[in-house]
Amino acid sequence: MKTFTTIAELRAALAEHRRAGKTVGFVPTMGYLHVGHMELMRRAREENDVVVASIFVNPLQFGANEDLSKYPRDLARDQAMLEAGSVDYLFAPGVADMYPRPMETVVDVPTLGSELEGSVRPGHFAGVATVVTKLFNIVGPDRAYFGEKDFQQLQIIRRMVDDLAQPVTVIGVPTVREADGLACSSRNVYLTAEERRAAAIVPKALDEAQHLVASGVSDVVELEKAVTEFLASEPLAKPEVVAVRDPETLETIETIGDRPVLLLLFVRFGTTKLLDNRVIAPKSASFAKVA
Ligand SMILES: Nc1ncnc2c1ncn2[C@@H]1O[C@H](COP(=O)(O)OP(=O)(O)OP(=O)(O)O)[C@@H](O)[C@H]1O
Ligand SMILES: CC(C)(CO)[C@@H](O)C(=O)[O-]
Ligand code: BAL
Repeated sequence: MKTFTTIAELRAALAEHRRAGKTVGFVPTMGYLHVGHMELMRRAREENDVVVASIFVNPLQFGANEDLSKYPRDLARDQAMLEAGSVDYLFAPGVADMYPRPMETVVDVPTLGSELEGSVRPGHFAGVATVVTKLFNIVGPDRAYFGEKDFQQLQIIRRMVDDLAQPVTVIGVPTVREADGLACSSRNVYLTAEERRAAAIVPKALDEAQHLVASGVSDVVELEKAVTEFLASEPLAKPEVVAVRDPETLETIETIGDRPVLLLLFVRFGTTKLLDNRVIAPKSASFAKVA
């Protein structure tokens, strides 16, 4: 695997492949890789001739009081993992490579981006849409891979690509989980041992919601309240967003009918915020509750 830090070097390397008619798969990340990221790499490897990963902790998507400076970083470890995952190129620019001067241009998807996680992280999704557009322009991928764990991000990127006719196919990859069901996330390392044990309540709350829907709960306010109470049964869990929405538009809904619904959770443990979600198909009667 070759690592490049400048846009020009990466473009030069990829131009040769493009001339030879090779397809390029791209996996953007903020690094501190885990098995969830490696599943995205595996899919990209399976479906493309050339695989490019990026590691860039993007300042544009962090609020003033967020964890930009303490975001976990370990480039050598990440490089070894990517090498083992047969990734061809790593693009790991510094902030000055990506933003040699303050960005004047912003890509915003304001309605989808102000909902849910956007309501507690104002400006976050404009920072994501802007950097992803710039990364797409640098890499020129045929396919780009994003995790369903960041469901709102995935839908915003899908909408952005569609609205702007960006020439890339966006592929969503199912969430990879730890043994107790907690979604793998770089930020899990912030959790204390006690918080880490408590965090297992998050996937259990998704199971609980699915169980409630299967047993006939169709009122969204009732379901959101029940899930919030379920989460609050764990004293260390502070639910910030518990929302049932339309999976595509993220619009609010009142009643669960025949169509699948998205349940999105944003739960704080101490200073660490964890995201999770599930698309619940109301008619899936065969669901067995996980103890
Ligand atoms: N558990 C997971 N399963 C599948 N994809 C994942 C998982 N965790 C992250 N991803 C995806 O990897 C890509 C890069 O994400 P990122 O580097 O922010 O990792 P992260 O673990 O989500 O970090 P953070 O803890 O900061 O949210 C995103 O598309 C994200 O959705
Ligand atoms: C897509 C992304 C790499 C943009 O910085 C980031 O938001 C992430 O890691 O999910
Ligand atoms: N995983 C999404 C990137 C972020 O939280 O900033």
